[in-house]
Amino acid sequence: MTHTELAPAATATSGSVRIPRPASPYQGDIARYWDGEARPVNLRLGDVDGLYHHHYGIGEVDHAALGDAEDSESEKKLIAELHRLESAQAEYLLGHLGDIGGDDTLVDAGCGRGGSMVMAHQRFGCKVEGVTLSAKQADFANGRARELGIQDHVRARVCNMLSTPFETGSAAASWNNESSMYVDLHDLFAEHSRVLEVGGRYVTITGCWNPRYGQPSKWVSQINAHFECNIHSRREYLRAMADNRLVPQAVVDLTPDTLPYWELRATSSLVTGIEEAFINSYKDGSFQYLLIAADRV
Ligand SMILES: C[S@@+](CC[C@H](N)C(=O)[O-])C[C@H]1O[C@@H](n2cnc3c(N)ncnc32)[C@H](O)[C@@H]1O
Ligand SMILES: CC(C)=CCC/C(C)=C/COP(=O)(O)OP(=O)(O)O
Ligand SMILES: [Mg+2]
Repeated sequence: MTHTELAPAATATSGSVRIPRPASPYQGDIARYWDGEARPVNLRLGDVDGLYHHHYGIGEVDHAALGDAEDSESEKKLIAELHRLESAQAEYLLGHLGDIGGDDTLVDAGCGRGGSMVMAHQRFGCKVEGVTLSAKQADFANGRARELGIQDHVRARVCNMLSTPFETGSAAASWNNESSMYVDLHDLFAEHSRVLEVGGRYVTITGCWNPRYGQPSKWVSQINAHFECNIHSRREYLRAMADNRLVPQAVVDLTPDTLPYWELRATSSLVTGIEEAFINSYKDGSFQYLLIAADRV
């Protein structure tokens, strides 16, 4: 099936969202991937409190919150703990957005099912605009916003993050939470730089390969194949930011903070098979989990 056959018109509709034609065959693949995604490790964690994430966790495991082998609630407790660590990751990202007021607008580039957007609105009271390639995800995120009565403030749309409809200089802050490995970084940061006001803040949490290791390891290649993504190097992030008026204000290596999440997840019934690649690549130094917060100058 060709790209054109997939999306014959410039736009189509699904639920509440308009679907523009994918900008490339690859973006069509990614849209299909996320439209079809329904892994229990994501849905059952989201069911804990209605915040649905597609990113990983950070922080120490609270062993007291976990049940022992005889505890009939142990699986439920483990799921709640993994979810707590994923929400802690999003809070950590939001904590780097700076001083955000209720009148500000934030942009979530690659917003998934919208968990981070809801958290951002709850924290700052501001508007949050999200974009995803997946109509299913955008519908889901908008459905959650309606259920929470915050649809005037939190909105997801189907849109390419490299070419957004947002006005130049209109966002006080923007972010990518584990979504920058699907795009060219120069194109991505050019668009964030355009949308951000001067003095605005850009934040990413991402997995990147470590130039000190040499080249992407077999584990990194396995992660790329698993998710159909293209993990960039740390060097590429910093270079592409520098080329687009984004000046790093904080670079935090979160690798030691995410390992407990992975080691706990590897013991759960919700494993997906990718746990070993994350654990091994973090341990052999070929892969790093980074937060980069940058000022738009
Ligand atoms: C791993 S999920 C992360 C979702 C969300 N940031 C979170 O933390 O839950 C990756 C997201 O990136 C989005 N994405 C990938 N390439 C994109 C593009 N070119 N434009 C918009 N969204 C994109 C996918 O649709 C998906 O929602
Ligand atoms: C850090 C890196 C390289 C991330 C790649 C992007 C990605 C797929 C993130 C998690 O999504 P998910 O929550 O849907 O994945 P899973 O089903 O494994 O929990
Ligand atoms: Mg997940």
